[in-house]
Amino acid sequence: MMTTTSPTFLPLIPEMHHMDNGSHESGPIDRVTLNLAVESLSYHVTSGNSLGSEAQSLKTTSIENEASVGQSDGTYTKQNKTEPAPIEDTPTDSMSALSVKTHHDTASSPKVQKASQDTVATSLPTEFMSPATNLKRRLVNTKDLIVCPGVYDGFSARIALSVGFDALYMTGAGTTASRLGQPDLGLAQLSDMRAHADMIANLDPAGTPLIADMDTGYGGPNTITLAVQQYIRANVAGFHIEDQVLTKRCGHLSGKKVVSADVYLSRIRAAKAAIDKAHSDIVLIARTDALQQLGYDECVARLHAARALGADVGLLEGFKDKEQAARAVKEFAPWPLLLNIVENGHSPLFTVDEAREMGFRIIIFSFAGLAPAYGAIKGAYDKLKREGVTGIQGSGITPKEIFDVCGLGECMRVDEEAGGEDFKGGV
Ligand SMILES: C[C@](O)(C(=O)O)[C@H](CC(=O)O)C(=O)O
Repeated sequence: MMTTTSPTFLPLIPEMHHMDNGSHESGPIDRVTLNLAVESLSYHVTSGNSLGSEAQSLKTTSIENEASVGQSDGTYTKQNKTEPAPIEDTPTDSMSALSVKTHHDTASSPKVQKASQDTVATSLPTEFMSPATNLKRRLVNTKDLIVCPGVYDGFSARIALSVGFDALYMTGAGTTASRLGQPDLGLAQLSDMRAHADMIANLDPAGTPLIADMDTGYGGPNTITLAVQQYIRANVAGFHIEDQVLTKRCGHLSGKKVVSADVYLSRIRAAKAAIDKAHSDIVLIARTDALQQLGYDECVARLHAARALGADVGLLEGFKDKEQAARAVKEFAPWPLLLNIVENGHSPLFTVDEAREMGFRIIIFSFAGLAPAYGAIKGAYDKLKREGVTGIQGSGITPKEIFDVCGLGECMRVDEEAGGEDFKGGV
């Protein structure tokens, strides 16, 4: 199980994002502290100061990580030998000025002010990191298998968070179903996916990383650039982008069509450039759906080229059998591969233990939320239709239990700590 350290006081810049317009943004930690930290950092940047040590160390990590997956012009060949990227010589600076500035900025909140004083008086926190950095470091520094249940809305995400997982996976199929009531046919647009990811990733903004589907990237290189910028700002920790045509379909349906390798690699190149420009640790997962149409060797060639362009992880969608999956892991090792489990889809089932043994590094269970929800909801509606009752009573599930999962306790605490009286009598 991944352990994450939540900040106990005002903090740091987890990731520094230099956006196209020259402004500077950080991945959300919590919205309030984040904005304060950003303001503070912006002050130092615009006043000619350099980045703080935390931001600097994260940036260096990002560069090291990139170097570990290789850099090149992404020439489309099967064997791409790559050189590590040079580490940029970025000036460093102490974070103390940042902390002091932050302290001044937050004087209106007694609780935060106290925390800020602690920050100034004691050493700076070193353990806090954004979910993106957290995920990336786990990929680079460990050999763990990162287990992610598919979540398709805020409620399923809350349930998964309450159970406790390494990371969550926001399924595009589930997002399309829950947000639009539509099948997984490329109907969800960037705005749908971004809004959904933003809400889910910020239910636990400094904790469990969210990997989100980015489908085809929703257009050409410029749209992909926007998509990546928006996912970074939404606090998404990783995303996968694929080579299906824009009118895509679920990877476990027949009749898939993929774009040419050149177009696919332009998607990866655009995504990687946007990440680099933002100095983000967001994890780039290159997915190929070419197996059905073009065969295994083409998938391997495409993923090698994506890797050479700087993709952090590969995803070969729709393995025919376990032997093929094992072969792919060997082909790319130590480059991490993600395994997508879709029960009753086109691929065999793997348990978490099997996937770990085979050497996969991330496993997503795309339908782990959506399919059981479908079964349970349909059961209750059918019963209501047939018998005039839902059957929920027998389950003992109360409204409060559901609201508790959705953070009722935290809402009550916030109110109380702010001096509010709304919940003095309980709920
Ligand atoms: C992983 C996936 O992209 C998803 O949206 O969850 C889908 C799952 C599915 O529709 O079966 C995919 O595999 O294409």
